[in-house]
Amino acid sequence: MWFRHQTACIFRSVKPDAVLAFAIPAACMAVLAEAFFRTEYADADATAACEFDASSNLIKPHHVRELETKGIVVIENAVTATTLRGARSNIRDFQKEGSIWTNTRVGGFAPSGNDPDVRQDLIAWVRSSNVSDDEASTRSHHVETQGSLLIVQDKNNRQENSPLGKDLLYSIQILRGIPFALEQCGYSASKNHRVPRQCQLAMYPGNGSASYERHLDQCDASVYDLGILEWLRLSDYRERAITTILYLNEPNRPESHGGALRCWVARDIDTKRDNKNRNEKDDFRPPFDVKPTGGTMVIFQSGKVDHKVLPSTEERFALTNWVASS
Ligand SMILES: O=C(O)CCC(=O)C(=O)O
Ligand SMILES: [Fe+2]
Repeated sequence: MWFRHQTACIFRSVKPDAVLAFAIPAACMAVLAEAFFRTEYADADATAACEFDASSNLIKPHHVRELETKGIVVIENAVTATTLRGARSNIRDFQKEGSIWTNTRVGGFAPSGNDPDVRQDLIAWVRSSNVSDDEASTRSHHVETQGSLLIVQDKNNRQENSPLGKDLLYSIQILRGIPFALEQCGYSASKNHRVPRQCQLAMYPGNGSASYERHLDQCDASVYDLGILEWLRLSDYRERAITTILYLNEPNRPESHGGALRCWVARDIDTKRDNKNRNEKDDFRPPFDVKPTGGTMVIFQSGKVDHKVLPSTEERFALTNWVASS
């Protein structure tokens, strides 16, 4: 009785403006803390943990020097036609699969969450699992005989265990093995690399209009330009150092199908300056196009190469991994 009376007195004596004076800063701190701690790199791996023989065999010292001095290197036939066919078939299975996102996704893919004026491709996140194969087999209704279970994750972090198949897994592994292979050949343009487990699988539906506007993969805007909240939210983008892309299309994809990656490389590639404040006309070399031929791998310095994806008249698949550096 006494206790109830005391409690009622305390509540009566608390002024609403005092509550607000406490609650508003607390809510702001919570929002900023969420922005600060949210990261795709939380479970990124050290490069050595991603060592993969096919990646190490693919990367030669001249590729690394080209990446350092020109900012970009294009390697054709990084994977075989059989692997590409298999990977596309794995994607089809994944699209057919009844899934928790069926309502929100088009055939297993969803809009990226970026501004739809900037890009109109559809994406899925594919991740190497940290679930063991044994554990996976008890959870999943179909498990590949080779290759571990992958977790597909949408932008709201809803996760779904979905065995995507060995050729898609191989494609992810070869991409994630690249940073270690670069380091083995003495790559020096960035250091302290970390390799995210998740890769972006992007699909352009082939409607002749979906494209991705010119952009830089590394965010170089200052806290003054963005505001503290956005700046904190974009911490992952600031850490991006190397972009690795593998095209999963047919190896003989005709040029007329479009979907080229148009690249503008900064003239001052060898300096520490990032693309911010670069003058579009004078500070970039004339653009060149990379055809999204199946098996072609593109590696570039995320802070030095502006790029855009041209419209594609046929379906176009690209698997991308952004390597972080600190
Ligand atoms: O698909 C491509 O060729 C490039 C994709 C891209 O630029 C991105 O996702 O940031
Ligand atoms: Fe990009």
